[in-house]
Amino acid sequence: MANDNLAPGKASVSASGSYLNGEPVQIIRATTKEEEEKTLHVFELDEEKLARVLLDPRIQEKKVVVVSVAGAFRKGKSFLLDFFLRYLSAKGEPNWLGDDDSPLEGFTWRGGSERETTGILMWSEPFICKIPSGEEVAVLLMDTQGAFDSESTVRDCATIFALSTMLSSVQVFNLTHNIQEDDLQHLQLFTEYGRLALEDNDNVSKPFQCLMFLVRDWSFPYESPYGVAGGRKVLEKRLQISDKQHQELKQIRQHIRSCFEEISCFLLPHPGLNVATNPHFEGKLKDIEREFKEQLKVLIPLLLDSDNLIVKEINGSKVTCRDLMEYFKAYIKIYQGEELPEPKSMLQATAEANNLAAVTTAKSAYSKKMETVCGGDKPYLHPDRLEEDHLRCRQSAIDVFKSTRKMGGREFSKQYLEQLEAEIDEQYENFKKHNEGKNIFSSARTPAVLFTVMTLSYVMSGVFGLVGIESLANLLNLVLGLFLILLVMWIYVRYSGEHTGVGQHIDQIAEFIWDKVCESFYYFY
Ligand SMILES: Nc1nc2c(ncn2[C@@H]2O[C@H](COP(=O)(O)OP(=O)(O)OP(=O)(O)O)[C@@H](O)[C@H]2O)c(=O)[nH]1
Ligand SMILES: [Mg+2]
Repeated sequence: MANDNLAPGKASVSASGSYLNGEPVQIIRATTKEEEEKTLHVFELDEEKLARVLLDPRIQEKKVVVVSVAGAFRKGKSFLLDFFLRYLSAKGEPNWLGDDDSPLEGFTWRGGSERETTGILMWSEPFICKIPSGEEVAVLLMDTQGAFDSESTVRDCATIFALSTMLSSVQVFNLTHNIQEDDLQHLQLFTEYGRLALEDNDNVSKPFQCLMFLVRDWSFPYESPYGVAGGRKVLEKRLQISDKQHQELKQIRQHIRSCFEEISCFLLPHPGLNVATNPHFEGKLKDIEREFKEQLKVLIPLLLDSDNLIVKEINGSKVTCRDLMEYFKAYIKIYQGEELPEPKSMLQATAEANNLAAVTTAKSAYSKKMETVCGGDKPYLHPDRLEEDHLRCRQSAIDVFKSTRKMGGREFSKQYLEQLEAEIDEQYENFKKHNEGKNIFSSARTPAVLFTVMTLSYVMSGVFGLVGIESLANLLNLVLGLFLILLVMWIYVRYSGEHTGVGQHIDQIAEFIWDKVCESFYYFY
């Protein structure tokens, strides 16, 4: 471990001999929750700690500049931020980098292969700087949990990257060796996750401010020199869009360009083997390569010199520290909620897409086959025969699904097979109803029942009239009239297609009578 953590509220002696005020404060904590035998990762905002920084009376009304460093774990993010702290603490002193023998302090950094920083940290002491307009602004530094460690899910990495991008005015995307295609793919995924959370997602204005690709350990200065000029050359090549390019590559580049108002790149040399491999390295300047220190002297003023500071803007308006507090609260809530879709690993997303496509193909094979058996132009089929055909088509659709090549393995595709079976059974229910509708007798059942009741009422009323039981004869005449009205109404509904609810009620009455008659026949015979 290179540096001791600063005790809360204490100040340590900085490299330049001045005091490094403040300490790193964890404003977003990574926690785990057990829910229904599942372990959920949740990020929580420590409102109290954040309020202590942002609602400090010295800065709460001041516009804010937020510089964040994000990227893969164990790549020197916290280490670099400690040099940012030295620069800001020196307040314009030319020898800000400090003396050769002082250990590097501030955000906790260390050697080794296991992750160090978790959640999001902010330096407790804001730095007040005067920008060229004469206005004083508060500069805040943010250190983030490294992505792609073995304890974080894709969602965790995306959440940290998205949150820090949404809440910073300059996001430093910390990479090693080069800008690779997988770096761009991750950037696309993470920024899309951020864009999704922003309410004002009109896709016209760019949602984020400045992005700097910071390439550490750049080993090809003979191709592109260290610094911003070399960075520009590399960036132009990597983000180039051409007509001949594959659509997938084009889309990634278009997406990244559409997300940030400004994109730059800086190439940093390797800091030397002491920094990278010596377990006793404490961050002393004398152990760091000269070239690296020279480039730090270029990089850091480029980001933090008062002439180059970029004030945080959200939806086109400049944000004060007090406003930023509200944005923190609002954004963390979105990522804690359920409304955002879950970002997935590439394999999982591809496997899901493969399986869903296979479900669609198999389902359409089933309905095509069933159409040839009982489609719109086919006659009524006996229900037993229909079921036989359904089982045959169902099996062949399942065979289609099983024989389609899919990523993710058999166990993964099991749930999609179940989904397919459920959807086929649902379609079968529709085919059954459709087939039933073709049964002439069933569609003629209502008028037949109504007509039969009317005929019986007519005959019986005549009989009762003849034998002199006038009251019963009149009652049956009433029934006759009532059913005549029902029949006329039913015909009107069928003909006009209006008042279908009334039609359904009449069908139900007829069905009820029919069932009762059938039941009594069954009972007697
Ligand atoms: N190769 C190389 N190593 C570096 C560089 N800068 C710092 N390191 C070393 O990288 C190791 C990790 O540094 P940290 O600053 O803790 O890295 P981090 O990215 O914050 O790591 P997490 O907090 O785990 O995400 C330390 O041993 C540093 O000495 C660099 O530019 N190149
Ligand atoms: Mg760190």
